[in-house]
Amino acid sequence: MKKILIATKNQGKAREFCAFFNPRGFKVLTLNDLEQIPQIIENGTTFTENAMIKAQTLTKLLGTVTLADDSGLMVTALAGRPGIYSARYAGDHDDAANNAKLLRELSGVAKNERQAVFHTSLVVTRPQQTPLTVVGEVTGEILTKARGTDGFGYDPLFYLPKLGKTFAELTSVEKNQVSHRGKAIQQLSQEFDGWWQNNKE
Ligand SMILES: O=P(O)(O)OP(=O)(O)OP(=O)(O)OC[C@H]1O[C@@H](n2cnc3c(O)ncnc32)[C@H](O)[C@@H]1O
Ligand SMILES: [Mg+2]
Repeated sequence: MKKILIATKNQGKAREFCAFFNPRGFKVLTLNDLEQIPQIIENGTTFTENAMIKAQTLTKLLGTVTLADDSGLMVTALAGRPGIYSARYAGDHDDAANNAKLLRELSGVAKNERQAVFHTSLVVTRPQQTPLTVVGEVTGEILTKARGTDGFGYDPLFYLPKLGKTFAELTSVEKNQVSHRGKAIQQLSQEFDGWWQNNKE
């Protein structure tokens, strides 16, 4: 069976990729399935650079087909922060602490100035092949209080005015239809099969 390693420890992300790769006959593995997880220094300056570093490091080290996702939230009133530092915004990789810090930093900011963009860069690598890169973005607003219990990360604070809901109030299917990652995956679905067949091995 074909296998793809999703270069993540984040189960929320991994779930969103299974729906894409399982129907294509891929077994999906994540970093949680490896006995030893290599340390990868994500020292790029953009989401795409960081995703490229993660995917290429693992393909070189393990010879696996690998997909890396680097995502984050860019808040206009915070000059684009937390951006590429979204996972460690509050110091540790802790969703509750990150959300609390976001609310603190935006306290007193008016509703019409709470715009934010969620970004995802995906890079897929395979030995001896040019990497495939796709991106996706969605614009929304940061609420003043969390709403909803589904999803992960910043989902309870990220509100979509056109749906009247936060990402955490959507089912995973609904979220995939409108989210940054969902849009990147739609782009991937246009490019992946051709890229896969083009392998020179
Ligand atoms: O192992 P990796 O893949 O690096 O997982 P991560 O959780 O560290 O992920 P990122 O480096 O891409 O950091 C993104 C941050 O943004 C959050 N995030 C990413 N996608 C999200 C989504 O769809 N909804 C809510 N929060 C999201 C996530 O929880 C992190 O805090
Ligand atoms: Mg990370």
